[in-house]
Amino acid sequence: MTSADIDCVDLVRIFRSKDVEVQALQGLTLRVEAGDMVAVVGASGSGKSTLLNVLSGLDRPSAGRAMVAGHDMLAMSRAERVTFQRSSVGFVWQQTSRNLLPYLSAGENIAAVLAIAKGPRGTAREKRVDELLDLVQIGDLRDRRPSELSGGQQQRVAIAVAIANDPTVLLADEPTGELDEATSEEVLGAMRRVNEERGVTTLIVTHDPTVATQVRRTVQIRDGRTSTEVVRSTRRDELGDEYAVAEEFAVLDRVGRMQLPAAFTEALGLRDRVRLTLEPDQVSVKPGSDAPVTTEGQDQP
Ligand SMILES: Nc1ncnc2c1ncn2[C@@H]1O[C@H](COP(=O)(O)OP(=O)(O)OP(=O)(O)O)[C@@H](O)[C@H]1O
Repeated sequence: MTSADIDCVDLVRIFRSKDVEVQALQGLTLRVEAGDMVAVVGASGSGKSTLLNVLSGLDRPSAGRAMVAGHDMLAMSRAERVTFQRSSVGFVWQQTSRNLLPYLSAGENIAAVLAIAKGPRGTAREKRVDELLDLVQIGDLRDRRPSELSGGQQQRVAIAVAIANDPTVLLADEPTGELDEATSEEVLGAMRRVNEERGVTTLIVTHDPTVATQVRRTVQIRDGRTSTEVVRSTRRDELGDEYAVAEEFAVLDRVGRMQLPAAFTEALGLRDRVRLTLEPDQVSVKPGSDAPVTTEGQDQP
């Protein structure tokens, strides 16, 4: 097994207010290998933002294990958190305005990050700014301020800013949320290039179905847990021609829990309890008895 840059095991995040308790993450397990690019998708309220906040060090989980770029997100001190956010992880947010300083040009935004991190100076810094802008294919827009750039161009500058310090991990929250389909593809293309050419481990949280089809691995979150995964690969047929394959898997966690897709439970009317049978090469799941489920001691009608 290769080393993982993101490794979450049984991750729990509970939000408590005076009389309500919300379990935003309910034992989530997720492993992203070094250099991989993964999309995390899920319905509103499934826990995507909570996960991203934990992975970026903005929020602390209630229990479980979360390692990002070798840092333990539960045990991290305040000082380590600052170093982690400055050098191990880069962010791209949905709101283009949150990613860039409006009064600086594209090039100056990148240079500012290098200056804060005490990175290269003088001509070496200028060269690095050019390299980063070329990598996201907007080398000609170096002197433009964010207000003089389209949404997609701003997001590409944001990617360059996010990776300026050579982070191990790049986290993106709906990076294409405010963009049309064609522009989204350009931004994703820039993220893929960064992932392939720099080997930055990339995790994108998104609602956008086009993102899901453009990465090798898509992980679905349901009710605060990873429920299914789609893995895309290319294979060759007997004539040697390549074809794309997308396989969907259910995620089985360390203690053997998995979620059945809603379409399956609905199709067979599965609820409350089911019959599991171990067959030689598979496990079957069948509806339980038709009799209503009662608990000992409960009043019978
Ligand atoms: N600070 C908080 N206090 C209380 N509950 C919270 C807090 N943050 C999130 N939640 C709850 O946790 C659950 C997961 O929320 P989260 O924002 O992670 O979902 P999401 O998948 O990112 O949704 P969306 O796609 O709408 O942004 C929701 O029920 C939400 O109401």
